[in-house]
Amino acid sequence: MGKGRSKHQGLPDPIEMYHPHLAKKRKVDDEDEKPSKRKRGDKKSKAAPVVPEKKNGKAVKQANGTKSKPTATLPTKKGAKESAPKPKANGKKAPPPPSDSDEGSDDDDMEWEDEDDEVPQGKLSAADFMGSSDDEGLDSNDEPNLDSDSENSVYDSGDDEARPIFSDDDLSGSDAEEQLTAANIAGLTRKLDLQIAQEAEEAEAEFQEQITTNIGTDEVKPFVIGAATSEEDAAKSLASLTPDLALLRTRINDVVRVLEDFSNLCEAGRSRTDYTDQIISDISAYYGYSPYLAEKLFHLFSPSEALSFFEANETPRPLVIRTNTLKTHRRDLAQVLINRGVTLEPIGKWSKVGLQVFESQVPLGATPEYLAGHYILQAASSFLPVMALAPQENERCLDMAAAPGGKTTYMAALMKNTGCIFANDANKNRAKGLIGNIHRLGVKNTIVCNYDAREFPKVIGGFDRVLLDAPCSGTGVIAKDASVKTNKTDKDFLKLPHLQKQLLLAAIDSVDHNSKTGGYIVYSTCSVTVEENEGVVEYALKKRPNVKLVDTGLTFGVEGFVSFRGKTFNEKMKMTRRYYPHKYNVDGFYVAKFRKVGPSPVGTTSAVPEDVEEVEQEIGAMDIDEEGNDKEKEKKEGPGAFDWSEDEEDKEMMEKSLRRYKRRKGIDPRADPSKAGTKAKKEEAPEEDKIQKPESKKPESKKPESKKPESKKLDDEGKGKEKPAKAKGDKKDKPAKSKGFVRVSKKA
Ligand SMILES: C[S@@+](CC[C@H](N)C(=O)[O-])C[C@H]1O[C@@H](n2cnc3c(N)ncnc32)[C@H](O)[C@@H]1O
Repeated sequence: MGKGRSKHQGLPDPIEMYHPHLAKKRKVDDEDEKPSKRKRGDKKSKAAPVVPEKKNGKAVKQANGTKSKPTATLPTKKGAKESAPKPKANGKKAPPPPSDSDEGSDDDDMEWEDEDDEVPQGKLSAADFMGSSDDEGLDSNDEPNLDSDSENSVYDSGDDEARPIFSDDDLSGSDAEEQLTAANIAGLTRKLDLQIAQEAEEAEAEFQEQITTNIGTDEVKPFVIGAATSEEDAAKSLASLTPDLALLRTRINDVVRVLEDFSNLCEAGRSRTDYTDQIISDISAYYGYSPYLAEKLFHLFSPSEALSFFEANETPRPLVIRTNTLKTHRRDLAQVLINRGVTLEPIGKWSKVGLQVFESQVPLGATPEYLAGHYILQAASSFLPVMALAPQENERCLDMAAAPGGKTTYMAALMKNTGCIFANDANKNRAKGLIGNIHRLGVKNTIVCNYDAREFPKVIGGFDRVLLDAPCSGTGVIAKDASVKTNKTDKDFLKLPHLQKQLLLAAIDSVDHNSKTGGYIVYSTCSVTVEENEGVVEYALKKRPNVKLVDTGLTFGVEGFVSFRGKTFNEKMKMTRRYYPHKYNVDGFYVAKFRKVGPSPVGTTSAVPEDVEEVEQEIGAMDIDEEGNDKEKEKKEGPGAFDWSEDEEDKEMMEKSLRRYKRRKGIDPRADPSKAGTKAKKEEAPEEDKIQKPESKKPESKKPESKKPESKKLDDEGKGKEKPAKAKGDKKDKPAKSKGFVRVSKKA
């Protein structure tokens, strides 16, 4: 979507593409805060602002950022210097990004349409200012690996047919809107002149740089593999410890060229693997990734696209706020914020509630409007899962992993505070933040609970829609949390998918397939790895043939993988959507939408009843050697086999976990499985058989008689008058833990 950004920025910038002058202006600001090249573990990488405020009312930094580049040319490896093409002066230029799609946006004009035309409750009043101040900073943006929030409900996912999410209705053309736009333009034009001059200078510098290198001259074969380096030289180079960033960058560019035109450009006797190993090692050194993660991420893309991806992770994504339509309209909010010195724009036609902030004279996390809950700071990609879920008014929905509540509160806004949302999070502290946001944003249809979500639907089931925004490795939000570059290991990519699979099964089992309006499950992560996305979805499709993938309704996004490194997935996987920072200038994200078409297998009242920690212990106990290879798997598939948690492996882990769980509960694990912990056995029965059983036998919870808010069924202590812990149809089931619900708001 969107047009390409200026080549100096190196990345497409779809969100602000609607007004090229704004994008250009932003570039000028970027120059002011251009960071030096980040290296592995560099704290600078954490600089992405959550609330980009400065103290004492100083200007807020721009949300979108800076292009990092090597800061120093250090002593180079002698041999490598000889073998590599003449290095660029500072190696700062990224390769041109792949052109981005125009999906989902028309760039003509700003769209100031609000999500709905109803007058929201509550204009700003004294009471509005009483929002909990500890809400600030609880938005997902400040949570490493975690994202927040949501999007609007123009899309009705009541049927599988994809409808446009984004309305075509456009500008009203009112004077007020024109003034609004004019106010922004005035604020931006000043810097445009500066930028033009600066760009001219940069163009000249770039030209000079080009003519001193052979980059772009296809006739010259890059000589990039360090064979010419003698062992002695190599030792000397190692001793110097500090890599020559310019050299690395040059070699990365050269290897990309070779890999993309291998037959013409490869050196004699060098294999593709030699080049691939070289570039992964260089990327790891240059951008500061562990070699393990650099390799994992590199293989998701073509070489040049991979480079764009790594480069995009060096710059923060745009700062976006979501209008809380429970309290205000986007147009009104924009006007108020502009009056306060905020320069902003609608994020595009694909959302009627998002505003991209370019700069601000006030701290956005402490304005009266913020405190009154008129908006929430929320990454644009976090809108997407809620858009895909498209919760309807009066439905009963579950947000399984909800803290700090960006998506929950968006769901509530789409549902216009009707129906009921169960917002669950296993982490009590984070659940407090969730409650804070719910209060601040005036959400009144939500019940907060604190369970391990794998206990659903044993806690309660029969939902019209379930959102599982799963805990994940955060490989999509590296720009926000650079620690991901080095702190994720092979074990993380075993245990996280394992947890995600369990959670997804629980999500599916918690949905009422007979829902008149819904029957949908949305699975999302802020990770781009295949194990955490397509791998998890594939597992769920196999384990639960009573669900099918459906169109997300999202009009942009890259199709999910139907095959990856020798593994083939369900062909419907292309209906799932991937989002990348280099392509859409949003956090990396993944969204899959399922429709439940039949009851879940008998006995599936919880996916696996053990604690997260136990899963980690289980996985820790797996037969993994020091290099992280699963020895059993290697025996079967040979060394280096792609690492998939296959069904057998999962089953074994689940059974082990179940045995531990039973022991902990004082149940003999060898006792009659029909009395306790029947799941492991039942999982072994053919799924088809199980779903054919008459519905009377299945333990799916009954749908509530009417779609009354569930809160009515809870007493003031949050205990269910009608036990919320009842599993579908299983009257013996009790809440697995005494954590219970927290009633955070009474129905108005
Ligand atoms: C990606 S974050 C959720 C962000 C949230 N959806 C939002 O938009 O603000 C993942 C959440 O999952 C929670 N979590 C991790 N394991 C869980 C489990 N087993 N059950 C429920 N929640 C869990 C974490 O505490 C974390 O808050």
